[in-house]
Amino acid sequence: MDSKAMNGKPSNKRIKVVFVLGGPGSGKGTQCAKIVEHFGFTHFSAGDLLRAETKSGSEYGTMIQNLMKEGKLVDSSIIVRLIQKAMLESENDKFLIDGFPRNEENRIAFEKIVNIEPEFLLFLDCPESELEKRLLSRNQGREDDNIETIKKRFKVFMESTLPVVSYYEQRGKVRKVNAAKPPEEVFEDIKAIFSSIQGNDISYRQIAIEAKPEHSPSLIKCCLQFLCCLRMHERK
Ligand SMILES: Nc1ncnc2c1ncn2[C@@H]1O[C@H](COP(=O)(O)OP(=O)(O)OP(=O)(O)O)[C@@H](O)[C@H]1O
Ligand SMILES: Nc1ccn([C@@H]2O[C@H](COP(=O)(O)O)[C@@H](O)[C@H]2O)c(=O)n1
Ligand SMILES: [Mg+2]
Repeated sequence: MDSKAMNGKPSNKRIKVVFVLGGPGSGKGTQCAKIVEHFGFTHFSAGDLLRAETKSGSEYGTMIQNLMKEGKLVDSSIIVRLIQKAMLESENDKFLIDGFPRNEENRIAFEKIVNIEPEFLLFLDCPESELEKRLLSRNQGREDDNIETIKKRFKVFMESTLPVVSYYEQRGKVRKVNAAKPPEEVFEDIKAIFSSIQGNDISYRQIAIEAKPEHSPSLIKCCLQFLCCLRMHERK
């Protein structure tokens, strides 16, 4: 995918975006950390960006905090600007955007402001009873991890987020995994999805990660030389 730009200006960076959605507590943050480690993506959690904004002394801080306490969604222009800023400040060209788009307004604002079509949407599917159990035992001091707010977050997820999943489903862009399994098993399924899109996009970092002591130095050298040729060919 040749992205035109993130900020309206032409760019020759090939930017890849994967949206990561699932119910509250489905393991988005947990799985994103594993994807970063194995596939070299940069991870932005929309919720974490908003939490950081409330602590930054921003003019919107109190308003964001109040909405989050209620499990409500923040205005799209705010969250999209935060995501765009984070992407522009990154050196990477592959991004996991976790907890976004949460509603149609988020989706349309991203399309208008950032103007990048996602590669696909990774959907972590998990029953509500399991989500509730996980959130109530998360113990990370989140103000919204209480039963009253959890119920409101589930409602927002069903009413506002699932329609976005359907939108991408109709376009063949949803990769759904069963997230009601132990984290390592969930990641096995995710690995298969990301490996299949990796194609020519294998990175130097990936070779370094995959290299094992039993691999001969000449095999690793050969892989790196192949990758150099591939990159030169891509630049032509
Ligand atoms: N597959 C899993 N099985 C059991 N527990 C899990 C699994 N994945 C994550 N957890 C645990 O569930 C809790 C929620 O996980 P995580 O924070 O990754 O979810 P999330 O989707 O990012 O949640 P939120 O939408 O609230 O940000 C954490 O305590 C995490 O350790
Ligand atoms: N696109 C988004 C994402 C999140 N929020 C708010 O943040 C809360 C926490 O989000 P997590 O992904 O960390 O669970 C969420 O309940 C919303 O209040 C948002 O407004 N827009
Ligand atoms: Mg999270």
